[in-house]
Parts: sequence; structure tokens; C-alpha cells
Amino acid sequence: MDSDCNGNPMAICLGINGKIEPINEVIEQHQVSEAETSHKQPFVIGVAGGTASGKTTVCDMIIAQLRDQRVVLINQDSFYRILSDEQLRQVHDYNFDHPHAFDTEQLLCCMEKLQHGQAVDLPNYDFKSHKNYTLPARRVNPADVIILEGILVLHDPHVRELMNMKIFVDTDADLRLARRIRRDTVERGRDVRSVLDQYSKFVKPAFDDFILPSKKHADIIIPRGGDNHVAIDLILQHILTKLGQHNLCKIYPNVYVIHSTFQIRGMHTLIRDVKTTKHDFVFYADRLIRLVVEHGLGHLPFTEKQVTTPIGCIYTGVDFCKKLCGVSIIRSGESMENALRACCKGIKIGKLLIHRDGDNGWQLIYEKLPTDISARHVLLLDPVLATGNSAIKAINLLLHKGVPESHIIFLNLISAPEGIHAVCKKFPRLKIVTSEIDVALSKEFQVIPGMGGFGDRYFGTVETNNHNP
Ligand SMILES: Nc1ncnc2c1ncn2[C@@H]1O[C@H](COP(=O)(O)OP(=O)(O)O)[C@@H](O)[C@H]1O
Ligand SMILES: Nc1ccn([C@@H]2O[C@H](COP(=O)(O)O)[C@@H](O)[C@H]2O)c(=O)n1
Ligand SMILES: [Mg+2]
Repeated sequence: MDSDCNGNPMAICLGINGKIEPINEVIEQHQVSEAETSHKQPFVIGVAGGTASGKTTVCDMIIAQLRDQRVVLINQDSFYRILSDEQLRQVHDYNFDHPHAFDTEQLLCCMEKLQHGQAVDLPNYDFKSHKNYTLPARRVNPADVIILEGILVLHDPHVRELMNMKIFVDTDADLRLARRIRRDTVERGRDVRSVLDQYSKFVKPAFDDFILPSKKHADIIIPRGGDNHVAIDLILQHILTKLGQHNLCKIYPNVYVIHSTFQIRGMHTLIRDVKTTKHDFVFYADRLIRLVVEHGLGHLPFTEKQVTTPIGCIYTGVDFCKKLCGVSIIRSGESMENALRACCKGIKIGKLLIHRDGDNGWQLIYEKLPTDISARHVLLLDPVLATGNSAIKAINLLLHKGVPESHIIFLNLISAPEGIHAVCKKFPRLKIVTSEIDVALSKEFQVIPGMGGFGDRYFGTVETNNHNP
């Protein structure tokens, strides 16, 4: 069994049901060019600085403003060594600011795992008890951008080597001490006297000996920490540029991800949670489906139309596209039919049943499509795009029926990068509209982190929370 980054036997990586397949291995099956897979190495940003300089605040601001699961934060605090009972009894004599206080080997091990596409479980450090095993661990998924934050992250050369960008948060020492007293007495269970003792005995000397000398390695120095909005904006822009390099929407201009808001992230959080009841799952999946459908309809062609308002004015608007139909891929796709009917009164909806036929591919078992489908724009419905195999089968059939590729809009809630590569490479003229792109596919072809078997959860065909596809 794998051990975690604390040396405990436990999970590194995992989707619901297994190890994460490094994304580039799977992509290779689709013969993606080297340029497109070159994004496998995450962009690592180190953020160092003296205590209470505002490192955590700055990083939290960046993460909150990006709202993107491709960017993750790692705190060096998670790697504080476990203290012996004796050390805990004499904790006032323990130097938490010396490099030896951190288990840098474990930090390097976690970073390596993340770089190889494996998730890690990191301890949440508790500054009150000085322990890193009392609070539940936090799972960190592999990501495109990793921000590593802590007083000494620029001190160790091996850690520095991992970094593509090094930042030092530089805040006046008096201000830092004032903030530290306030923070440690309010949030970390200390009294003023112990904060001052620790500061003069350990914190200040370690700052002078290790932290300040590490400033010379920084590429960017942020004076005034979180107050420096210009610097934070510049860093945000840089991260966005880095994300853009491997943003699938940039590689494939026909992929559209609906604009993420906290409402949308909240709905995703609920439908992805294994503990969510069937009732709530259906409720929030329906809300998200409705948003995706509305967004998809926005990609249909329109004609200009003028109407007269009740006060006799002319309003110049548009007329909906009339030649339209839905096609759902049975059975999960049927969950999207109601939202489509609610948006397009009287819309015709066809159905396709596609079955996986051993290792030989995918077989069309049943089809019922409008007879004049070739003259219609088609909204193809399936909530999850995983490998893309069933979608490709469905799209091939639509093309065979005479539907122009550019008249197909494929709507789903979650897409795996592998599915996007597969579908977009084959059909560059259709559009994909999705609400989130996930990290990867597992060996078992489950989307990671995904939401389990959508059909089973939506239609309630599993009694327990064992969500197999
Ligand atoms: N710009 C700021 N203005 C006022 N208080 C701040 C500012 N930045 C941080 N703080 C506060 O100062 C304390 C230390 O900030 P924190 O981000 O925890 O620093 P670090 O992680 O570098 O130790 C926290 O209580 C935080 O809320
Ligand atoms: N049990 C602990 C562990 C660490 N500290 C102090 O925390 C500081 C690092 O965190 P910042 O958010 O301030 O960067 C460091 O200076 C340690 O002295 C502690 O007091 N107790
Ligand atoms: Mg901090």
C-alpha cells in the first residue's frame, strides 16, 4: 500500500475508486501532439516571508479570486514535525522557526506526487495544540498551478528547485510583530507574554538567519502584503496566462465552459459529494443542467426580429432558431430532457442507446430520431463526457443522418480532458458546452474527481452510496 506524505500507510491519490492515471498517459492514446501534452508539469509558485507578513492572506486572496480547481495551495505548516510528549511539555523552548522544525523530505515527497498526477492528503496544522493530526486532513488534487506558502519555502535549495516563480512578501517588522500578537492571541490560543518571549527567543533570530537571507532568491518582492493590490493583480494575471497555455478552451475554440460563480461551484460541491441524498442530487443537478442548456441555446443562430411594445415603441430583438431538436443518450442524457423542454416549448427530442461491446467498441442498440433531423440543429445531451467513445458513436450517427457537424451542440455537466481531446480532434466544427472540466480519467475510465455514476445517482438505482458508473 502507498504511504502518505506523513509516512502513514494511506491514500495518495485517488478518485472514488482507484488511482489517478497520469493525464498525459491517457492522452497519448488519442495521439495528442507533444505541444498539447507539454502542460503536464505544474507551474509552482513559492511564497515566503517573515511571520505575519501576510503570506497566507495574499495566497488566500489569489485562490479566492481565481476560483479555479486547477490552482491549489499548500502551506508549509502542514509539514511541521510531530513533537514528542517531552517536546510538547516544554513547547515554550521549541524553535518552530528553525528549518529543522519542518519535515522537508515529506514536503518534497508530496510535491513529487502532485507533479506525477497523484493527489495527496495533507495534514491541517493546529497551532493551538501544536499537532498536525487532530484536524481532518485536506486532500489536494494534482493541479496546473501549485502555490507553496510558508516562512522557509525559499530556504531549502531542493524546494526552490521545484519553483517556477519565487515570491517574497516583505512587510515592516513592527507591523508584523503587531499583527502576530493580535493573530496569535485571537486565533492561536496564546497570551501576549508568550508571543513576545517566542518572538525574541526564536522568531526574530530565525528571520535574520534564514528567512531574510532567502529573500535574494525571490523573483518578485511584494511590499505591504495583502494591501498591495497591484502586485496581487499582476500575479493573478500571470497565473491566468499560465493556465491559458493549457486551457482546453484555448486549444479547442469550440469548447465552452459556463462562467464559474460561487453558486455554480456550490452546486458542483453538492452533486460531487458522496453524502448528498438522491433528492438533493437531482435538485442541484437539475439546476446546473438548466444553466448548461440555456448556455447551449445561446450558441444557436438567430434572426433579427422587431416587435412593438405595449406603449407603441419598437424593440429590435431576435427570433429563436426554429429548426431545433434534442437527442439524449440513454439513460443519463434523459435527465437533461426536462430542462430542454422547459426552455424550448414543444421541442422534439430523439433518443439513442449506445452500449459498450466488450473491448471491440461501442454499439448502437436503439435509435429514435426526428425524421427531418438533417434540417435541424441538434442539442446532444449526456451529463458526463468521459472517454468520449459513446459521444463519438452518437455524433457519427447524427452525421450519417445528414446533420452538419456545425449544427451539433454537445451539452454536459462535467467533461474529462481525455473526452474533450477525443471529440474535438475528430469533430472540430461541433460545439461542446460544459459546466466544469475535471482533472483526468482513472484507469477504470471514471472521471476524477467526478461525481460517480450519474445515472444511478439521478434515477436512484443504487441503494447505498456505492456509485459505480
Ligand atoms: N493587509 C493587512 N491588513 C491588516 N491585517 C492583515 C493584513 N494582512 C494580514 N493581516 C492579518 O495579519 C495576520 C497575519 O497575516 P497572515 O496572512 O496570517 O500572515 P503570514 O501567513 O505571513 O504569517 C492575520 O491575522 C491577518 O488577518
Ligand atoms: N506550533 C507552532 C507552529 C508554528 N508557530 C509559529 O508560526 C509561524 C509560522 O506561521 P506564519 O503563518 O506566521 O508564517 C512561525 O513563526 C512559528 O513561530 C507557532 O507559534 N506554533
Ligand atoms: Mg501563515
